[in-house]
Amino acid sequence: MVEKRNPIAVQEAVERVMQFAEEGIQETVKLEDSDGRILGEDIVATHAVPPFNKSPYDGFAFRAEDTATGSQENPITFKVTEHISAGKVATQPLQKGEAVRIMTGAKLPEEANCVAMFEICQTFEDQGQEYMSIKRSMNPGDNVNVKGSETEEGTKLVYKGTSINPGVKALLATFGYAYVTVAKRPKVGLFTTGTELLQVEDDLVPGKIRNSNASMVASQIIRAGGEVQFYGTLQDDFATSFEAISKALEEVDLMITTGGVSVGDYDLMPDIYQELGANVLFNKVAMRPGSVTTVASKGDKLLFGLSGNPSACYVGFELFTRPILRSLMGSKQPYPPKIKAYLAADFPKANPFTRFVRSNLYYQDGNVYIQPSGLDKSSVVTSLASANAFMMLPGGTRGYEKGYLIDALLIEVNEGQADTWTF
Ligand SMILES: Nc1nc2c(c(=O)[nH]1)N[C@H]1C(S)=C(S)[C@@H](COP(=O)(O)OP(=O)(O)OC[C@H]3O[C@@H](n4cnc5c(N)ncnc54)[C@H](O)[C@@H]3O)O[C@H]1N2
Ligand code: MOO
Ligand SMILES: [Mg+2]
Repeated sequence: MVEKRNPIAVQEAVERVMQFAEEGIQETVKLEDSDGRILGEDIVATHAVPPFNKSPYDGFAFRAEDTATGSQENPITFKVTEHISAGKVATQPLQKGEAVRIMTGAKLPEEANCVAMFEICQTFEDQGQEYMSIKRSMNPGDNVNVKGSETEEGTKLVYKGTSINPGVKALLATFGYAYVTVAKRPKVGLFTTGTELLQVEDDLVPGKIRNSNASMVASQIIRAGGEVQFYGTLQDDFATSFEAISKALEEVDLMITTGGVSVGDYDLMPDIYQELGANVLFNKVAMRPGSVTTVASKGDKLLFGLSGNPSACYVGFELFTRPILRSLMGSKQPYPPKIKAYLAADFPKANPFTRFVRSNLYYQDGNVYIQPSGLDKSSVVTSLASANAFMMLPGGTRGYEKGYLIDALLIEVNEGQADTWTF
């Protein structure tokens, strides 16, 4: 008699896994290697920005008071004492009636408090001396990027748990963070199982297929930010599989296996968990595909028994493995975001269980549409290439018509949502 498994709800399964979420281990990486990593420290402004009063234009800097009587009829003339390009500073104090020729980004002389753009100034030379005149008055502060006007020293600008994007990198560079504290990438062990599996370079022979899960799951791990440790393919043999998995488990933060979790004669994962003394969190989820997805814990480590069927394997990873991986990586928003999209084609299939349809989500005329990216079957591999989302169709529904607004889960983005999904 085949064992009877008790299906649990998807949300409950996700929550059981996420009870193992913990603060990831920190490490320091070079700024240039920090893309996509998650900050393990708050980023604080180590100085004011701008750090000095700065010219926003190419023009002349002087004391605004000197132009108090300036007008069309009464141009004010300044003696131009020096040229200041960006990166240079004034070499002498600015006296009344004097101006400096200044370029965008250069530091104003201490005594100057305004900048006039070249476009409103006339220049001339007299006996080898350079002069500038202006036919208007200026106010103190005109055209000055004042020290600290963007941010003051000590301001917290980005918080721990934020993903490092180009803008965050610009800030890190601005404030001298040549090295950044980030959460370590979890090391994810991966075994594929099945005597039927050939390697990618092998020719097909009767009864066998090439291993696609190894490449697919490795890529999913990388997309989520983890580090892949691929241990190869296990034949459907208990002793060698047990030995290999128990040894490898000691070297990784999480373990993934694909295949062998159902009730077949050569589905060995249930026995392997038992022999390991692992605690099975669940071995049946009320969903399609991936209903046989099994997760077990051994100490503080999780073992993900993903289905062998490619689509079920793919979905199992995104729903159960990815959020905990993101959370170990330091993310405070580890769940793929759920949004609403218009169904672009009828989906007549009834949904006795919550269904996650591999789908293509696209934008048209300012709206978001979604449609299946291929055959909706657990064993299908061809629907995954153009899948960038899952339709989430609740259990107990009878199918949907085109134009219906449905829930969709985005799987190509890493900045997710803070809370698990509700259905
Ligand atoms: N009597 C029952 N049979 C099955 C049940 C059930 O409840 N009762 N569940 C079905 C469901 S649902 C699924 S999903 C599959 C799950 O199978 P396993 O996780 O045990 O996986 P395998 O048996 O090892 O393989 C299934 C299928 O996937 C192919 N496969 C496996 N590994 C790979 C790989 N690395 N790359 C590509 N394809 C792979 C394998 O050849 C099989 O075709 O069980 C149903 N059966
Ligand atoms: O676990 Mo199976 O994928 O439901 O088809
Ligand atoms: Mg099987």
